[in-house]
Amino acid sequence: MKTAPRIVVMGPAGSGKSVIGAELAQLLGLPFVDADDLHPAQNVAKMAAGTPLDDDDRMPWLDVVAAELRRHADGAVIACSALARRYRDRIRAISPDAWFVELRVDRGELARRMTTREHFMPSSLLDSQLDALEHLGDDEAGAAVVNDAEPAEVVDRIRAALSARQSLR
Ligand SMILES: Nc1ncnc2c1ncn2[C@@H]1O[C@H](COP(=O)(O)OP(=O)(O)OP(=O)(O)O)[C@@H](O)[C@H]1O
Ligand SMILES: O=C(O)[C@H](O)[C@@H](O)[C@H](O)[C@H](O)CO
Repeated sequence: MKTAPRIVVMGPAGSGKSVIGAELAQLLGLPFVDADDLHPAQNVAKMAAGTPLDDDDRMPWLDVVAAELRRHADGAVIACSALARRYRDRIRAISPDAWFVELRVDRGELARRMTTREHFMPSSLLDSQLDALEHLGDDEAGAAVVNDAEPAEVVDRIRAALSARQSLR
């Protein structure tokens, strides 16, 4: 890496942002932050009660996420849903060099992963997560990676995309 990478590992609930993000951060020797820990309590309560977040809930939280990313002058990895392009724009408005990794997992596997873990997010919210999802565009800095292998292999795919980033985007 020529410059400190500010990496946002994005995707719907259950796509592996926490697991893959933490392993990527460890490999790159960067701090890891889970944006779930930055949600205000009312956002967590809303999701736990089975109601999807809306823009009014997400935008102020995204500002906090982006400020946290920007604060890390030597780079960081943040796991953050950033489902829609306008959410990623909101992050880029504060942290313009954010580089996004979209974790792609098919719906069936997402449902399986969400039902076999302990988490505040009910699997009933999966469809709303997928409705909100806008895939990373070709014009957005970052890469889409399928999270369908062992975490170490997936992290390796991300590292390869990161190394190639200057020639790609
Ligand atoms: N490559 C993988 N292979 C097998 N299981 C995985 C893989 N990646 C993630 N998982 C599992 O899927 C579940 C969801 O992963 P994780 O909690 O990291 O997702 P997440 O995107 O952070 O979810 P949320 O945003 O809801 O917190 C966990 O039980 C995790 O262990
Ligand atoms: O934008 C959102 O709806 C939220 O950030 C959710 O995606 C979660 O916080 C997370 O995925 C919980 O499981």
